[in-house]
Amino acid sequence: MIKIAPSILSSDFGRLADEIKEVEAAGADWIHIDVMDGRFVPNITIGPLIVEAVRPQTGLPLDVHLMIEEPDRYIPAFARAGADWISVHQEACPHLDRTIHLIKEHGARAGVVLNPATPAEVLKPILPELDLVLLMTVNPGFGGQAFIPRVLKKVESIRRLLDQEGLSDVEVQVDGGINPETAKTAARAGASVFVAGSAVFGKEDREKAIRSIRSAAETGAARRR
Ligand SMILES: O=C(CO)[C@H](O)[C@H](O)COP(=O)(O)O
Ligand SMILES: [Fe+2]
Repeated sequence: MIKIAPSILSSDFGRLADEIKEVEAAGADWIHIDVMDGRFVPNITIGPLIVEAVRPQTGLPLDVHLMIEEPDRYIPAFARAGADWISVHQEACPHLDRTIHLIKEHGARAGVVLNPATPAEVLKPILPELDLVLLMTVNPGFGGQAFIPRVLKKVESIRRLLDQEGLSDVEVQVDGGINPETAKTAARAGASVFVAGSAVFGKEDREKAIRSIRSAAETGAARRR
């Protein structure tokens, strides 16, 4: 099943609650929240206080993408704030197995993120523990960047590894530069969750924006071999 997760990074933070309600009414499946610390990535965004403030504004799952060093220090706070999904970068986790268990112990579903230059194979030993794999299709840190087509091969590899291990229910998420065109190619490669910041919040008609991404992704998924 295709899921569309608008990223609030591209929303108007002065009207955050209204922006979230608008994309919920427009058909979003999840709300994607980009947490940046100015160390792992060169930008600073959101902390647990904002997640806590967002929680009562929507019934949709909150999908928290941690682009931070030492995520173990903050996972409990994000889970308490209401995160349903918490994803950490493999590149920031020397003890990834421990970090994944920490997320689950705090009642959230666990995801691991790979930067564009990190190979799929690093996740092989931990795949059975995961609920989601997020493949960055831009270098993390900013919205509005161009999709890196080279990552499509990695989407295919991860989907193949999951299918081989009987883990077809694990979500494969793509994030960065997603629009109807790139969503179609990513779905064809095996992606199931599509994060879109500027392609949703940058448009006047959010319902049309979400519908276009979803229908393109469905077309791509139908062509999967
Ligand atoms: O994780 C991210 C950036 O690091 C964002 O989720 C992503 O960039 C969304 O923005 P856009 O769809 O405009 O590329
Ligand atoms: Fe993100």
